[in-house]
Amino acid sequence: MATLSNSTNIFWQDCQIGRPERQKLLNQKGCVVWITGLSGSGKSTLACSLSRELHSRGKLSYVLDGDNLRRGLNKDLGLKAEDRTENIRRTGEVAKLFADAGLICVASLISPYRRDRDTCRAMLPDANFIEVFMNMPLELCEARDPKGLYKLARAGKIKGFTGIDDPYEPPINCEIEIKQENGNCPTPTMMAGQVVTYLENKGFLES
Ligand SMILES: Nc1ncnc2c1ncn2[C@@H]1O[C@H](COP(=O)(O)OS(=O)(=O)O)[C@@H](OP(=O)(O)O)[C@H]1O
Ligand SMILES: Nc1ncnc2c1ncn2[C@@H]1O[C@H](COP(=O)(O)OP(=O)(O)O)[C@@H](O)[C@H]1O
Repeated sequence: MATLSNSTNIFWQDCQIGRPERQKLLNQKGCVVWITGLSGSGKSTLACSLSRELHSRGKLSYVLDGDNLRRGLNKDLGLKAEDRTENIRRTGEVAKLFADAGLICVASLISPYRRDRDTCRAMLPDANFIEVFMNMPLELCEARDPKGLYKLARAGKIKGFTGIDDPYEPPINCEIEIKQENGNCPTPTMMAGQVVTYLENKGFLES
């Protein structure tokens, strides 16, 4: 792996057009909506539904989906703990750039370790990192199993699968929790609505 933080004699380069100007142009405030949860908990579904809802309101967002990033930027990384940490760090840095561009960046990754998520939070002013916890029971995720991965993990054909033989550390102080009500999962539109209401109340949908 490349050596990190190895640069010397490097100076920050500022431009006249900065984040405030971009935010004004877009009439919104840049931020990161970080969706974390088990495989099959609905992260990608929420990310897409949220992006669609924001688009319909004339707000610019961009989705960074773990699965998709692993085909390009993060294709050199696997699923062992140190690779997940690097996966999340890189994604956090990219999300930070998108937020600086003035976009509502929606990152959707399992991001199972609390410390890695907190590292991303620390990259941004605190209010600009909005952690969304998909608090869905393992049994539900496993019953969904859209990719058949839980089945393979239970059969011992995938080792270190989150929730089975690799840990998932739930957030302690997340901004938004999506959970079942009376045993029912909210619809994708309802889940997106919960996040949009938060963004609206915190002033992110105006400049
Ligand atoms: N061992 C193991 N554990 C968990 N998940 C696994 C594993 N192997 C492959 N997959 C598939 O990879 C997707 C996880 O990618 P992420 O980048 O979100 O993972 S992480 O944040 O780095 O932990 C994850 O995507 P989602 O199902 O969308 O969550 C899985 O489809
Ligand atoms: N709110 C929901 N209601 C019903 N089904 C859902 C909901 N959210 C996700 N699903 C379904 O659950 C499965 C896993 O969702 P997905 O978004 O791919 O999860 P993740 O990205 O966390 O792995 C998919 O088949 C999806 O259609």
